[in-house]
Amino acid sequence: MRIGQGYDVHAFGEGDHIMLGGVRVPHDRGVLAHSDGDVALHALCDAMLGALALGDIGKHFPPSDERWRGADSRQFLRHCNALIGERGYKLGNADVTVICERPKVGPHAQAMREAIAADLGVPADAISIKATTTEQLGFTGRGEGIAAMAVCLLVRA
Ligand SMILES: Nc1ccn([C@@H]2O[C@H](COP(=O)(O)O)[C@@H](O)[C@H]2O)c(=O)n1
Ligand SMILES: C[C@@]1(CO)OP(=O)(O)OP(=O)(O)OC[C@H]1O
Repeated sequence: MRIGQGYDVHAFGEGDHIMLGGVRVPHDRGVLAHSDGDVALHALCDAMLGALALGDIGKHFPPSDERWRGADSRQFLRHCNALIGERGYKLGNADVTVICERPKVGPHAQAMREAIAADLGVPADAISIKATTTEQLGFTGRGEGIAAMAVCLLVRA
C-alpha cells in the first residue's frame, strides 16, 4: 500500500465557469491556467504520482508544452492512472478537499465523484469530494482563487 498527497491553486480570472473534478461548474469567474485549471484533478494527480514517487504533474505535463494548452485535465488523470497501473497498483481510495468561498461545490460533488471514478475505473464510493471556505480569510477568502488538497491510497492491483 502507498500513500500520496497533492495540493494545487489557481487564480480566478475572467470567465463564466470553472472545471472542477472533471465537471463544468457555472461561475461568474474562470481560472487562469495553462490547461483547463481543474485544481481538484491536479491535486489528485499529484497525490497519485506522489504515492509512487513519480514526480509531479508539471514534470509529466510541462506548462511550457503547447500540447497541454487548454487541455482537459481528465486526460492527465487517466495518464496518471495508467502510470500506476503499469507499476502494479490501482487506486484504493482518494479524498479531495476543495477550498473556495464560491462556487458552492456540494451540489456538484456527486457528479465529480462519478467522473473521477469513471476515469480511474473504481467505484464512486472510493472517491470523496469535500469543500470548505476559509471564512473569508486569505486569498481564497477574498475570492482571488481556488485551491484543492487530495490524499490517496494506492493498493496492489
Ligand atoms: N465552496 C464551498 C464551500 C463550502 N461548501 C459546503 O459548506 C459547508 C460549510 O463550509 P464552511 O467553510 O463554513 O465550513 C462545507 O462543509 C461544505 O459542505 C461548499 O459546498 N462549497
Ligand atoms: C497542468 C499544467 C499543464 O501544463 O498546467 P496548469 O493548468 O497551469 O496547472 P498547474 O496546476 O500549475 O500544473 C502544471 C501543469 O502540469
